Amino acid sequence: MIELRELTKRYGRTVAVDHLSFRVEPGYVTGFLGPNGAGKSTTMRAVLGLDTPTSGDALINGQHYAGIDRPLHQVGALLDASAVHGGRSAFNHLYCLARSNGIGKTRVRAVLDRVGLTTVAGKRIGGFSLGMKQRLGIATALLGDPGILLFDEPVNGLDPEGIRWIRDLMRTLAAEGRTVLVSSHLMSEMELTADHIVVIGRGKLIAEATILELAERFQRDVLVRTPNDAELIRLLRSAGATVTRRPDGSLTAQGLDAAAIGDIAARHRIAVHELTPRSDSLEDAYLKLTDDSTEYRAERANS
Ligand SMILES: Nc1ncnc2c1ncn2[C@@H]1O[C@H](COP(=O)(O)OP(=O)(O)OP(=O)(O)O)[C@@H](O)[C@H]1O
Repeated sequence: MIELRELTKRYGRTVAVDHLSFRVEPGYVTGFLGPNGAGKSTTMRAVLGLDTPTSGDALINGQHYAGIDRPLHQVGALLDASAVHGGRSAFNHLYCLARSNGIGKTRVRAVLDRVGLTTVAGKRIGGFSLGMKQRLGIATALLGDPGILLFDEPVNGLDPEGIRWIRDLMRTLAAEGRTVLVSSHLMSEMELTADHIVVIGRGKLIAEATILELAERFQRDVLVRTPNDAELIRLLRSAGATVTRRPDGSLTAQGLDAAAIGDIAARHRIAVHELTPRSDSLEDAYLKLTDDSTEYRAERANS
């Protein structure tokens, strides 16, 4: 498990992370979302002991990174896939790291196989595409077979096949019981990958929820079709709902959920032909959540 307790990191006058607290549990993919500059990378670096918090704690299984005995076996990370020595082969790159951590060649071959780089293991990294470097970075993270994995924007710049591969891998790693934290600024990507979502903006926690909870929280209205609309409109309005009639004859109701609307209709023996709760897309929900915390934004077309 990863746990942040009131984590704060300042760079001079910039507050990159501001009293941030949340937990990342094993067995799930947790999406870590926020606009550019929200503090995602800083938070991940603090977890990995690469940045010293100004105050608060970033803990891995209850310990600070610096206090962990054999860190590679507890936590693996992909931060910047391009930060590798181009002159070495993929095998040698991994083997150097493995040897200094008491890990053997068999494990190096196993991780190369898992990320699909076996056939290019002897090739120089300098000639690798971004997707291959990304796979190598993931092989590095997996080297010590850690229970906790952090991936910072792993799909950035990848083609659709590479994106799908990473998505499947994250889900498999979580299904194996690992803790998987993956940062992104795209809700559309996280919607397909993550079970839980943590949203931050300007270093602060904005939302922490499952994908399902987020959809419910951003429920827009309920679409209703009935042959007896005049009567149902009257009843729903007197129950406190805001009801609008649409050009196609259907109704939309806000302020009551589908169950309440169905119950009112049943009590008054009104036939209902459709009752559909409608939510904002998660992308819209995310944009609403982070609206106040976006560093830079384009002028709106209609402003
Ligand atoms: N080493 C540093 N020195 C000074 N300021 C920094 C440093 N690292 C990050 N910051 C600032 O801290 C804030 C958070 O940055 P961070 O990189 O953690 O955000 P992020 O959510 O990962 O953004 P992105 O999605 O753009 O990568 C930003 O305002 C950034 O400019």
